[in-house]
Amino acid sequence: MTLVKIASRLFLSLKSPENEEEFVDILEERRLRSDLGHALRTFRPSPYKGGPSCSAADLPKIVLESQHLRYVIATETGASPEEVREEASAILEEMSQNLQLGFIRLLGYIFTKVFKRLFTSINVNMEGLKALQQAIQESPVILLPNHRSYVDFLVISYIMFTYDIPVPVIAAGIPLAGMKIVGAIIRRSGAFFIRRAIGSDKLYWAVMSEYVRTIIKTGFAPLEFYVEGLRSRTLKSLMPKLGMMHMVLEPYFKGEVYDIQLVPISLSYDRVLEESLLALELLGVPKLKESTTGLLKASKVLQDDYGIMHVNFGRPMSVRRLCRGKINLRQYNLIPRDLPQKPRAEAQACVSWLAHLMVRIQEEGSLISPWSLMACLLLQAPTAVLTEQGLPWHQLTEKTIWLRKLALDFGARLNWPAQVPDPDVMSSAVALHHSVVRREAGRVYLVREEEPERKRPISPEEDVIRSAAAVLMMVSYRNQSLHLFVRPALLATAIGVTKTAQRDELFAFFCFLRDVFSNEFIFIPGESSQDFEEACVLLRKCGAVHISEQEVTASDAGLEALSFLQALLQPFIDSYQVMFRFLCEDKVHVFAEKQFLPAVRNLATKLILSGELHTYETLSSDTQKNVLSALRRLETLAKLES
Ligand SMILES: CCCCCCCCCCCCCCCC(=O)SCCNC(=O)CCNC(=O)[C@H](O)C(C)(C)COP(=O)(O)OP(=O)(O)OC[C@H]1O[C@@H](n2cnc3c(N)ncnc32)[C@H](O)[C@@H]1OP(=O)(O)O
Ligand SMILES: O=C(CO)COP(=O)(O)O
Repeated sequence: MTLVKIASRLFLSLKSPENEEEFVDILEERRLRSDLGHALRTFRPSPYKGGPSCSAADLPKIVLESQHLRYVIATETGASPEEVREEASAILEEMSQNLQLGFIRLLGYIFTKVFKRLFTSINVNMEGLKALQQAIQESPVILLPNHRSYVDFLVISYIMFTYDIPVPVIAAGIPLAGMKIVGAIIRRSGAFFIRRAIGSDKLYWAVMSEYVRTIIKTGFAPLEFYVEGLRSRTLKSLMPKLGMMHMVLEPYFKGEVYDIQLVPISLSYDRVLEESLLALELLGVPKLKESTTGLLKASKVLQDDYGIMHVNFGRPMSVRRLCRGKINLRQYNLIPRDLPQKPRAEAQACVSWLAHLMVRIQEEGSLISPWSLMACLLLQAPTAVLTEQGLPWHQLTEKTIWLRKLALDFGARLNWPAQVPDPDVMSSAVALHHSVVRREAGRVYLVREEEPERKRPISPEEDVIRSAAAVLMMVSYRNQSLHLFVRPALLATAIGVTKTAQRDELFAFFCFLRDVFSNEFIFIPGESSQDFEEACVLLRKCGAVHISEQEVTASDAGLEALSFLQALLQPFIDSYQVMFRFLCEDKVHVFAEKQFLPAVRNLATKLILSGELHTYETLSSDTQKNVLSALRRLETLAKLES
């Protein structure tokens, strides 16, 4: 793609405040009218083909009688067909949803109360919602939200119910089914339960894919699933999982439906309910098992304020159009539709491309808060904010205003209220995040959790982990805007490290970094040139570089932007280097992942205590796992079967 094309693509996607889509606060009306009236409202959605051709109870029967499952049952070895059929039937019983409007109304009533308590507003883009309403009448629709909180799926169903749109069925991890009473309620609210790792269980793949296929073919309801596979503990997008994505596309690949519409949804939180739990999990504290008692205990979160939430419904995207030229559908005619097939390489590549594209669109649709920009800057002064020194408030606010301009130059969708004076916007961001920072005597400090009374003094190692918990919470808010800066940051780093202006040399180094960090940030496979061009255009737009046919030269006026961007990537570079050093120095040849994580954590703690390492992100299990995945992808490490 040429520079001109990239520039016009970016220009088109940059939205000025005037043509920014209108968001409507769906809680406003709820604060004025009766909650019960909302729950009992007439619900008249316009579904696909005028209504589903079967009930929730029919679905498992249709699946069990399908040619596909009959074939799998007949050919499964090691047990009699009756036994296999019984097993398939048990899987379906465990999996099936039983969507009922009465339960949606019940939850609608409860969540109106909960949401009004938690959030100042829940802002939804009405144009996106209208487009969804239309798409649902025309094709099977797949909803693809990003996953940051347990609130995600509640709020989406709530919006659909409020706006008379058919309520979705949702793929949920099986542990949720085990919650007393709650499991049964969410099953009746549209959740169908899937195992988190299926591996090579052929019968399970067959039952699950046939169940999903039947929902799509019969137009039972829109189908929602979380392509990232779990809540991102870092608030950064996760590499998409491909199993479910392949299943939902298969009816189109096999010609069973004319088209399917994919709807990426971006949920952006000012403040995430689970913020401290997620940070602790990253430091190795085990996740609390999903349970009803746990849920009740967590009700203390209701006492706090979580600011504004934005839900951006992306425009429905036709799979038919997206896949044109990407996959040869004739191949599917050569094999009977009902024979089970492991996805072929071409299909896998197409599914992977689409899944990455959806995550990128989720990123582009998300709104960046002033607090996220402030977190980027606070983390670039870790020593000041972690010690009594603190960061001067005026320095933070001046730099944040500068960063807002850079973010807007890069096309950010900012959630920065125009009608409120800038200092007030930043002050209220700090007040909202009282669990992370405190402003005192004109300076800003990181808040470390109060230590419970203890008999012995805290050890230096424990103190590092305490600081790390606070830093990782702040890191997650910085991460909400990383997708905006990452491409120019890779180029800024390439310029800083190589000290060359030669475009081809910079491109080679850019690709190297992009490759190493492909598990850390979302890059669409095969689009490294587009990413490089985008980085060039953005750096030129903010005046950081001059660009000619052969050269990319840093400009004096752009040093501030280049050094900010380089500093943004530095914690990742430092963390990866510590782990590479661990693997090389210790001559570790074979190790278990379970040993690797604590061993790296120990090394990083020592380095932090000795002053050699300044980034607490090295302690995060997410970064550690990403390094292992990257090294496996680059074939530097291999996973041995245990
Ligand atoms: C008004 C108010 C209303 C309120 C109303 C409330 C509503 C209340 C609802 C609650 C709702 C909760 C919602 C929670 C939200 C979550 O719980 S999110 C967590 C659950 N969801 C997901 O995980 C979805 C995304 N995950 C996936 O797509 C994963 O791929 C799967 C399907 C789980 C499988 O994972 P996996 O076993 O790790 O498999 P994966 O790595 O994809 O592939 C493994 C192998 O199988 C192969 N394979 C792939 N496809 C196939 C195939 N079809 N056949 C055979 N082999 C295959 C792969 O090629 C791969 O082979 P290798 O490459 O290893 O050789
Ligand atoms: O995704 C889930 C339900 O939202 C549960 O899984 P995690 O707790 O791993 O995010």
